[in-house]
Amino acid sequence: MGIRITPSILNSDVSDLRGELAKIAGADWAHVDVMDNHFVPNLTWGLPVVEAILPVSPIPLDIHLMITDADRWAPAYAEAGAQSVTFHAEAAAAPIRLAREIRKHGARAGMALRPASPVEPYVELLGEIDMLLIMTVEPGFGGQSFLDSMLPKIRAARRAVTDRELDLWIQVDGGISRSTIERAADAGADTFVAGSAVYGAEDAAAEVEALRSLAQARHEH
Ligand SMILES: O=C(CO)[C@H](O)[C@H](O)COP(=O)(O)O
Ligand SMILES: [Fe+2]
Repeated sequence: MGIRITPSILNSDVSDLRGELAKIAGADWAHVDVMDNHFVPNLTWGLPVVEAILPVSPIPLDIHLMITDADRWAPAYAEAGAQSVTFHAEAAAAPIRLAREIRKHGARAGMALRPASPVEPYVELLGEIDMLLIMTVEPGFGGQSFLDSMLPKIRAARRAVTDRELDLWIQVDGGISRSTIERAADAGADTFVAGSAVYGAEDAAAEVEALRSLAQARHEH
């Protein structure tokens, strides 16, 4: 099973996004958290900023939409050229139609679950998406502690994917660091967002590689 490290630029130096993206050129995707102050109590950036950084990013963009009107906005991010667009299941009126529309624009479709949302109601639509994002903190802010209570949900998602022989990536987001990534990998995650761990490190590039080695070692176990 492949491993992907997708650092979040949420807590990077936003006055120099080009420079901050250059630091993570060795990662797989740059994770971009879009917040609307409705779905979550925080406001970040939207389509114009994503369009501005797409041509200067050395790696593809992974958009995490924490917005209420996902059906209306998600396809535009795919059309703009993001490689992956993830909407929240709780915010999508028609998740299957939305996933198909994202894929139609050539992007991978992701669906995210808040900590309070179980995976079971969604197992039948897993075949329609390319990635399931399991939030391991309450969405809204970087720098929070990893919720160990999400480990059973990651395991349940991995079982559902294995049982159905799906080609679906399982991403975890929130509180991923050297001290938590192995637990998430053991539970079945294969794609790891890390914000403060990467941008708070002395050497962001080295931190990406350290996280990658730890996760890879668990999957080879
Ligand atoms: O979606 C998010 C918050 O809602 C962020 O991607 C996440 O919190 C990353 O930051 P950190 O690794 O510091 O937890
Ligand atoms: Fe995120």
